[in-house]
Amino acid sequence: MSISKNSQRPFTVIVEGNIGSGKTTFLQHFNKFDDICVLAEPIELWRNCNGHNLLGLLYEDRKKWSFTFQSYVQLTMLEQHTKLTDRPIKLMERSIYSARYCFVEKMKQDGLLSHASAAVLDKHFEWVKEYANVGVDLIVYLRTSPHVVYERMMLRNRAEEKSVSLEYLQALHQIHEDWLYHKTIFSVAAPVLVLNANLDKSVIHEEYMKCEPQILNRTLTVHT
Ligand SMILES: Nc1ncnc2c1ncn2[C@@H]1O[C@H](COP(=O)(O)OP(=O)(O)OP(=O)(O)O)[C@@H](O)[C@H]1O
Ligand SMILES: Nc1nc(=O)c2ncn([C@H]3C[C@H](O)[C@@H](CO)O3)c2[nH]1
Repeated sequence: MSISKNSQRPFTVIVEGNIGSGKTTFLQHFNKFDDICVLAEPIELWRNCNGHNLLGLLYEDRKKWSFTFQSYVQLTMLEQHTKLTDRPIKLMERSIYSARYCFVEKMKQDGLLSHASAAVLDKHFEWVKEYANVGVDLIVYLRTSPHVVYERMMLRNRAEEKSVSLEYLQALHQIHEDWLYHKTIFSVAAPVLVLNANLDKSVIHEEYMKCEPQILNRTLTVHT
């Protein structure tokens, strides 16, 4: 399987958003379309890397496990970006870009990565961006408020996330906003479609349907 940049790739859409913003729910909405290869975040790989729950280790001791966890996230996301499909459209939950621009950025802000570790992650990310087939055609940003996603995360009650604080979600929200809404940090790999993902489950599918033309017709016109 070739991961090189010049090999063909499907129309690639990444869905980005804070923890609990509804990305999995968004993917489920699009699962019914035969033209779309839907790739959920490889969280089960992070929970079991040769028997090690790296996600659990990370939230238990961020200082100790940030580099290890991010190294594996970068590999698993590279796998997802380059995974072959005969379907014309690929819809991915998160990406190698949010791993670097949101999560690694937050770790650097919090001093959880040594400069040496951050430098190694950056070298790896820059190589992948330059030489691997990780192009993106459309970004869907599920825009939420930190209080809303905090509520949902607590309700969803994922074992590893018990220690995740509202402050962490607020900081992660701001980084997503600066990257995808204000576009004041980092490059944006493709046009961004912003959805109001605060809407409740009972009406959110109407909001998701707004993306169907852009995704199904593989058009890039983004009406802001
Ligand atoms: N629009 C919504 N209104 C109310 N609850 C929602 C909505 N969307 C998702 N939820 C609930 O919030 C929780 C998180 O949703 P989901 O798993 O889709 O988010 P996510 O972005 O994939 O989360 P993570 O990044 O942690 O994987 C789930 O329990 C889900 O049922
Ligand atoms: N540190 C860190 N880096 C990442 O690249 C990353 N991507 C996702 N996550 C965390 C968020 C949710 O708890 C859980 C599911 O999204 O995994 C990450 N955490």
